[in-house]
Amino acid sequence: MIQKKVLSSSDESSEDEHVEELMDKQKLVQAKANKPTRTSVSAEVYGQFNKKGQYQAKKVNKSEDAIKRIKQRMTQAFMFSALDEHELAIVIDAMEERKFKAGDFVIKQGDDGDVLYVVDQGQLDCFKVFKKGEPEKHLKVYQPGESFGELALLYNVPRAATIKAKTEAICFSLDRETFNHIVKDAAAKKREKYEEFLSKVELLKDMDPYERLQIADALKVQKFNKNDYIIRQGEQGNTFYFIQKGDCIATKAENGAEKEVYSYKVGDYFGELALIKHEPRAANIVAKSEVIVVYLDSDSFRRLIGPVDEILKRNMSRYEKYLKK
Ligand SMILES: Nc1ncnc2c1ncn2[C@@H]1O[C@@H]2COP(=O)(O)O[C@H]2[C@H]1O
Repeated sequence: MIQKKVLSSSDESSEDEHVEELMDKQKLVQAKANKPTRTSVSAEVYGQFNKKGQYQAKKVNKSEDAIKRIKQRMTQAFMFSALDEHELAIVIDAMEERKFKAGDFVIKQGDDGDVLYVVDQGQLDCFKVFKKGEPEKHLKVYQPGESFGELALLYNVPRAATIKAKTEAICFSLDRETFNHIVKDAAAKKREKYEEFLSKVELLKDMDPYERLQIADALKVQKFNKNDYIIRQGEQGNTFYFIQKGDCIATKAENGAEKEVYSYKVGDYFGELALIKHEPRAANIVAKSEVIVVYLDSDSFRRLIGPVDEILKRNMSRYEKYLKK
């Protein structure tokens, strides 16, 4: 059985390939929290660490200052966006402050993982070996307010990348037990719910599937009725939208009347201009049917949309003839 091989193999290459296999996009989509599929092999292996039994809330002693900093970071880390106040309080109690020196390994690819981290201070590098024998690739630098180490906890798989402190760093760690009881279900459901939708959004189709999952963590949802204004021309803009259901049009005020200038369907996006150009909303966006949008606030937009920034800017030309008016 494959899972036996994972546990007992001393052959590093098969283990690396296994990690690789688990991180395959298909597997990520299939990996359902608490519901191991036939293909998420290691869910059975690691499941024993992950059972939901009685939960004894954990309180890690820390200074008032540390609690204040955790609270602030929790509002920035997307992973916790679905939690209510009571759940947040439990997570804050359980968090532990961890200090690292530049060069310290926080996570090593292939290891078992038992905690998730939220960066408070400093920077950490993320590296990943994609194929056995190939050199590791530098993927990103983690900054304060970002979290990492969630995959091992969400999908019961070995660590999928290596995280090394680039500077002196302080992180807050959250144990697997608290994560399982308070964070996991909501976070896994949200990723599962939006992964497929986001993979079909034209703008994001070439984005790394892992980065798309971060967008899923950060999304918020809103419903509109036919003829509702989702955006009003001239207002300040702080949100970027994708249409999950329904149709919308863009209209612009012209000689006292409103003229339709653009139309949008499921999977399309709008609201990017105000965020990119730091200008008031350039048009109205009106729902033409019942509409469901998912949206990112400006901070999430800036942190997550970077990889498609060039496409967004290129696509801005679609509005050119209207913007000149
Ligand atoms: N492209 C990527 N693939 C996998 N993990 C990544 C990637 N980029 C960042 N990471 C983070 O690196 C972490 C390593 O530990 P985990 O696998 O638990 O969770 C992983 C993610 O939080």
